[in-house]
Amino acid sequence: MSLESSPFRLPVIDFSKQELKRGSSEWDSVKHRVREALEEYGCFEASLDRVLEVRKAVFGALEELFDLPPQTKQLYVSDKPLRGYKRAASGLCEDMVIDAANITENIERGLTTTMWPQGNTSFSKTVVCFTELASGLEKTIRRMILEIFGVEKYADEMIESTNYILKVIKYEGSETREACPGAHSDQSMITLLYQNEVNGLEIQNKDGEWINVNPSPNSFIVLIGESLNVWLNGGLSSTFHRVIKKGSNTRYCVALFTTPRGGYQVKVPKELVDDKNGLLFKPFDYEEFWITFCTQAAQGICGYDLRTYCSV
Ligand SMILES: O=C(O)CCC(=O)C(=O)O
Ligand SMILES: [Fe+2]
Repeated sequence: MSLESSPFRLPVIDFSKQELKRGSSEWDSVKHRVREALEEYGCFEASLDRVLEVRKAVFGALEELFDLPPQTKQLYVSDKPLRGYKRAASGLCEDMVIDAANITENIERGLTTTMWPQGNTSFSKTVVCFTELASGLEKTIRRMILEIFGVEKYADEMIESTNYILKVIKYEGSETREACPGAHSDQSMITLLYQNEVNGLEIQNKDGEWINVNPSPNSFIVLIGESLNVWLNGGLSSTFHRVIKKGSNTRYCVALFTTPRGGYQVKVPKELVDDKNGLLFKPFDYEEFWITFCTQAAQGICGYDLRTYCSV
């Protein structure tokens, strides 16, 4: 069931305070709200006023990128499956995925100079600025979640072994109602979504109802991915979501997926396993999983995910 024009608003948690220092009372109160939001909805809106400074430039850069001729966009390829340029068969959405997007050189060398051989410094600068803001916010949120589960001693190691994957997406305006992407959970640790003023994202609540998401211009939508669910031994369900775009306006969205870096063995912390809560998942390497995941997807096998891959 879809709630067509639900007045529903996800909990909005403010991360704008400069003095949000670990251990401060401010930190603890924000963490408390994160805990409540995750228990109740499995996701929330994180507001960060600084993102307003780059908002116009970000969506201007996306427009400039997707306005390039199709043959130019197709030049953007990646050595990793599903991480180059992709256009849905319906033509209604297209995206580009940048691996290790926290490293300026990767954006410059991988994407910018392929799209604009003559260079486009302002495009690279905008993307880097955005990734820095979003990844900083994601680290704060991840630390808080680890604290909530009493396993914060692993935070530094986990954050150091993170791959920051940036996906820029354009949804064409259309009068047809089509789910693109269809209902799914992300395989990431955490996903942060930042969109223009055109809505379309829906999340599924505990009762199985689809809720329209209507974020403020200074808000990121925070979704839990399967990698975090597995790492927490099933402690946090991943957020089931889909995009249903309707209407003639173009929707742009930037997604930052944090995933474990390839070559790093992700293991459930021993603190989260006891007689009552047996070990649910075997250690895994995310990039090895990703290859299997893409192979299954290419064969049209639905529902295959990280939990299936590493279930004991
Ligand atoms: O565009 C959005 O809001 C969400 C996109 C999404 O769910 C994805 O790319 O995994
Ligand atoms: Fe997603």
